[in-house]
Amino acid sequence: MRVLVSDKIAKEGIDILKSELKVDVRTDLTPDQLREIIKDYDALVVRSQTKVTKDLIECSNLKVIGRAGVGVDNIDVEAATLKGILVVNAPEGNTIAACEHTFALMFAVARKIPQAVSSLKSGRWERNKFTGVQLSGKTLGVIGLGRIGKEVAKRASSLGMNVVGYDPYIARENVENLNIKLTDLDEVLRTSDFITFHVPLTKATRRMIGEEQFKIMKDGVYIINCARGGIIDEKALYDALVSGKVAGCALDVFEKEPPEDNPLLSLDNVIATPHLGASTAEAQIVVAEEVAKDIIRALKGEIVKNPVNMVSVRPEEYSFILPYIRLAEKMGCLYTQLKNGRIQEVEMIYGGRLANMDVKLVTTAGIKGLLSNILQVPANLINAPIIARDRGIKITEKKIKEDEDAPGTVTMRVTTDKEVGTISGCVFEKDSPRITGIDDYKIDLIPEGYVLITNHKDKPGIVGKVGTILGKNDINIASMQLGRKSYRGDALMALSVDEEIPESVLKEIKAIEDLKDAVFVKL
Ligand SMILES: NC(=O)C1=CN([C@@H]2O[C@H](COP(=O)(O)OP(=O)(O)OC[C@H]3O[C@@H](n4cnc5c(N)ncnc54)[C@H](O)[C@@H]3O)[C@@H](O)[C@H]2O)C=CC1
Ligand SMILES: O=C(O)C(=O)COP(=O)(O)O
Repeated sequence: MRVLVSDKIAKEGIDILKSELKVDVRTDLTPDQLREIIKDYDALVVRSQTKVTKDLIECSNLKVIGRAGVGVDNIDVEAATLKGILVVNAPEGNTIAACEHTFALMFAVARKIPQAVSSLKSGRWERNKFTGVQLSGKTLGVIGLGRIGKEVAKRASSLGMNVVGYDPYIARENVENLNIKLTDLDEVLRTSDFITFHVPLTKATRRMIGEEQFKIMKDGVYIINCARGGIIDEKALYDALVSGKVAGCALDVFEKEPPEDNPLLSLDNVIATPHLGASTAEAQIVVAEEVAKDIIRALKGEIVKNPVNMVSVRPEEYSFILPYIRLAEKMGCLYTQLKNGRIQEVEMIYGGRLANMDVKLVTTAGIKGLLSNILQVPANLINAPIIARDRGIKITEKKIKEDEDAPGTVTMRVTTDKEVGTISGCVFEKDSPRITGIDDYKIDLIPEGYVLITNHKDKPGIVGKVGTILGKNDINIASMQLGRKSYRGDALMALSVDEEIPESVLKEIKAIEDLKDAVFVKL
């Protein structure tokens, strides 16, 4: 397995990658050079500089893209997802670094530190020119109250600032003990003396601050942007700085980086740093280590810690859920080999302990299994939900909250244009998944290897005839499971066999009198 590191990351991360993979560090590549070599790599690690475009993704054979940091706006995550490429990031390691940089910029813009330094160094002593404003007693507007926004709000309160915040996606309880007034965007803009941004760059946040929003703000407001260029319309910001509406502005990020000839940089009331929010020694070590570990997990087929485009499991539930992920995949895989019809709806029903857990990854594994035998390029845990959606398959989850101390149970209920079928399963002991039911038949099948499944009349002789045909053809039976609806009624047999059953042998079995159907499946 080969990994390309195309932006500079800490040595500690490189060392972790090198312990398991072949690593090339090439931070000097042009987009064309990167495109040229990318097909040779299984994994790519970037920061914010490398643009991982749709075009680059499509001509790659990547299995995982790692972002040593938070923002993934430089990665076409949708294109990666469609191609089944996992994207991981390292969202926690640079929170404090970005938060502290926000304050470094806030103090610096309030006290005109960079301008004063440069004046002093050029031989001047201009004490009157650089009178600033104090932060204490001022209102700070925090737009985006995620990891960084919350840390900023906490520290602002201790500086004696009043904090107002806007984040429509967090619950009030989330910031209850932080001394923040959570309100709407207009109120934050109207009441703040300083406004700081901590939202990701998305369709909704791109240019969320433009001419109209500046009009609402207080005269003489200060703006700090340590999140992403593009959140604030740079032309509108320029005008507001020139008119004096905005007294000062501190930018760490730009719409285009590096910012060639950006007029904002010509203004005296703008201070700026070259995207340094995450650039502390401490943060860089943590993000590099985190991303390196997830790259290795991903390439080993293990569950990663920080997936961007795949549902995750709660760390404390990981070891319990893992065998169910394998089970659900086998259930889906069994279903499509056993049944026909155009799949319209899949309902995953969870019972026992699973009913209290986050089981989205188990559901996704079931869908992956269902799609595994019907597509040219097999689905994986990343693209299975999208492929299902594009094929018009409705997916639902139901949790039956009875007997919550019992081991988990999973039932996959599939509606096709022909019938409704169910497969049920359970993990008896740790790591021992079983199929416990097919439609109304109760069985106990280890979902591994080759299995012959027959539907026949419950009467003496049929099982023997199947065994004779298999024996005659030197096919060894490993185990046998029988389930029936009623005495002498319909029955189902699942025979695990050690060898593949050829079509000719299957034909012979199907010809047995009172045997309705026989299907050979590979699990
Ligand atoms: N300058 C730098 O070097 C760094 C910049 N960043 C940037 O900071 C951003 C925030 O990072 P974290 O706090 O770790 O992310 P986060 O995901 O923990 O927080 C983002 C918050 O923004 C909120 N949000 C999303 N859309 C919104 C909208 N339309 N209006 C209002 N709120 C919205 C979310 O609900 C969430 O609470 C990152 O996305 C990244 O772009 C992060 C680290 C370093
Ligand atoms: O983590 C983030 O979102 C950042 O913006 C940090 O970017 P960087 O890794 O310093 O290029």
